[in-house]
Amino acid sequence: MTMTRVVVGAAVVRGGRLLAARRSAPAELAGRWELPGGKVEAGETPRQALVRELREELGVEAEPLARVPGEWPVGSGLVLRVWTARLLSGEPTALEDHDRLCWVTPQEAGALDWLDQDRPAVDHVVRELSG
Ligand SMILES: Nc1nc2c([nH]c(=O)n2[C@H]2C[C@H](O)[C@@H](COP(=O)(O)OP(=O)(O)OP(=O)(O)O)O2)c(=O)[nH]1
Repeated sequence: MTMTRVVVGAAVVRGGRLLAARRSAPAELAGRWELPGGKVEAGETPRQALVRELREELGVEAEPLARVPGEWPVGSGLVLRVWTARLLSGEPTALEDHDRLCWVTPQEAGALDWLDQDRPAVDHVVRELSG
């Protein structure tokens, strides 16, 4: 039986801007922008995974808000699901997996080199921010 594993991505929004993270590894993804997050571990809900990943990767406490409709294959049995999220405490710092973080306006978000599979979710969030 083939199991699909969920990767959670967080569209963290603050003051009308979206938090974008630039991957530092692996080599084939390094330099592209993504939503912070990672794989859901056994026994976790996706929302719990999202809270854990933001704590580990960015050093912040955050709260998932709404699921962005849809899911996107990421390859090798992984599927990306995205939630909007807000910061509860802390200032995001690139602790692992990323070498740059940026709070982008909707216009700037459109111009970033996102991982292809992130683009639909980013477009959705950008539309909400713009509207
Ligand atoms: N974190 C994250 N990963 C994404 C996004 N879009 C996307 O295609 N991916 C891919 C890249 C990776 O192949 C996979 C997630 O892997 P990861 O390395 O971030 O997961 P993880 O933090 O749980 O790391 P690990 O335990 O496997 O070391 O999903 C995204 O927006 N955020």
